[in-house]
Amino acid sequence: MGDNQQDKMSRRALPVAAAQEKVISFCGKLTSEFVSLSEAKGRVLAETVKAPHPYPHFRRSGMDGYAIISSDTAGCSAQTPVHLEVIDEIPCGSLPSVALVPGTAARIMTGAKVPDEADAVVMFEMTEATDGESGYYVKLKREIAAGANITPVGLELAEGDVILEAGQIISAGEISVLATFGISEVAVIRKPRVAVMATGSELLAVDEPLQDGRIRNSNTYMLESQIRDAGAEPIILNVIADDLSTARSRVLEAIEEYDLVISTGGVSVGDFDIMADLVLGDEMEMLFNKVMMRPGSVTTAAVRLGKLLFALSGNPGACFVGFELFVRPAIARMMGIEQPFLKEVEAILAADYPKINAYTRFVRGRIAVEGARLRAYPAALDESSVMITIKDSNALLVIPPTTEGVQAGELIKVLLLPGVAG
Ligand SMILES: Nc1nc2c(c(=O)[nH]1)N[C@H]1C(S)=C(S)[C@@H](COP(=O)(O)OP(=O)(O)OC[C@H]3O[C@@H](n4cnc5c(N)ncnc54)[C@H](O)[C@@H]3O)O[C@H]1N2
Ligand code: MOO
Ligand SMILES: [Mg+2]
Repeated sequence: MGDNQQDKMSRRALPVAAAQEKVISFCGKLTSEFVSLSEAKGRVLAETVKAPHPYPHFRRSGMDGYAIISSDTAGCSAQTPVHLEVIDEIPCGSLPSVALVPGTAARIMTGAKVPDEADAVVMFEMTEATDGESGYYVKLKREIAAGANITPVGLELAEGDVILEAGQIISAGEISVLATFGISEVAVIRKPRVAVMATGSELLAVDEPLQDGRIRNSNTYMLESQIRDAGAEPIILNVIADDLSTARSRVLEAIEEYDLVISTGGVSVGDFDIMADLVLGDEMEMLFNKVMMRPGSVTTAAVRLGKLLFALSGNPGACFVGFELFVRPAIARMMGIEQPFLKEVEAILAADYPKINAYTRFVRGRIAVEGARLRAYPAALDESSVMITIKDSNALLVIPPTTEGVQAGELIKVLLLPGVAG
């Protein structure tokens, strides 16, 4: 056994939180760019946005009806109705054309500007239109309170109010606000460009026929989807055979070119685990090459030129979990998101989890709302090498180190996986 093998095997395992902290400390916020509103969904706001005007910016009718001076209805009842002369018609988008005086009303539509002299709108259904000697009148049979059916200026926002904070992820509600305030182009953090490089001489392209002893490269496409879901731009690089010098030159090139590089495979203690050797070389500053977790204990991170390389395990389950615990938060922080980690909740473990382990386990599974409770169902197969249960999972169940397993009914922590359907 060479020195190399010895170095690869003598690893110091970091607790997950310490490893996450190390990674995050290397994630600076990227620069910003402008995108149109139609492209803004899912992007992260780069600047705080303040209301350039109040909203609404004019007194708006909330109903189709009549704008009136409410004091005209004092003492009004079915027995003593009031008749107001209708002297104006105000469709939406038009302005009042005459000033109201006591005893008059304006026919007005929902969303139209209320005449300055009016202080209430009464809906059509509460009125009767009548023809009088000199024109057309509206008959009211009850008192109307001042303010009725008028949306005041600035009800939703005053001028200068902070509408959206920098770091906010833009969704339908934010887009509606920006459009309302005439912000057609919005400053967002540019998408991190994340390169994916699979390693392994056994890997076939997805469109190649199966060969004995070889498998198709699924991790690249899984990671591409996770990267996109995290808000970054994936770049798929050629697969690298298990050759250290090729891997070294390709990784160094990729680090120059992209904001972040992910490799998958070759990170354990095997003879051809080239990524494990690579991070021990002089070109990289290794942050860690073992984490107290399963799957993904061999998850490795290194830095060069201030940029991160994540060498994730080749085992699909470990690769998936490594991305969610380390890469997704790194991407989130590069995009200026303050709290970059998976959201944590507490849930009742729905089935016994008998496996013992010295490290914390992040078990794929499903979380379900049952009545007022959250229950967490571990996947039947959760080994690091298992691929099939990734698709059935919407959460990672956190099973702390245990010598006797965890019983159904116990309260556990659960990390919610974004980007997967309920
Ligand atoms: N003697 C020891 N052996 C192993 C240990 C150990 O501690 N001592 N750790 C085991 C654990 S835990 C894991 S996890 C794996 C990690 O393996 P690597 O990260 O080195 O990955 P590979 O050896 O390249 O591949 C493992 C497995 O995954 C398949 N694979 C690789 N790339 C892909 C891909 N792109 N798409 C789909 N599947 C992929 C590969 O064919 C292997 O089956 O090591 C254990 N061994
Ligand atoms: O690194 Mo392995 O995934 O711990 O199980
Ligand atoms: Mg290996």
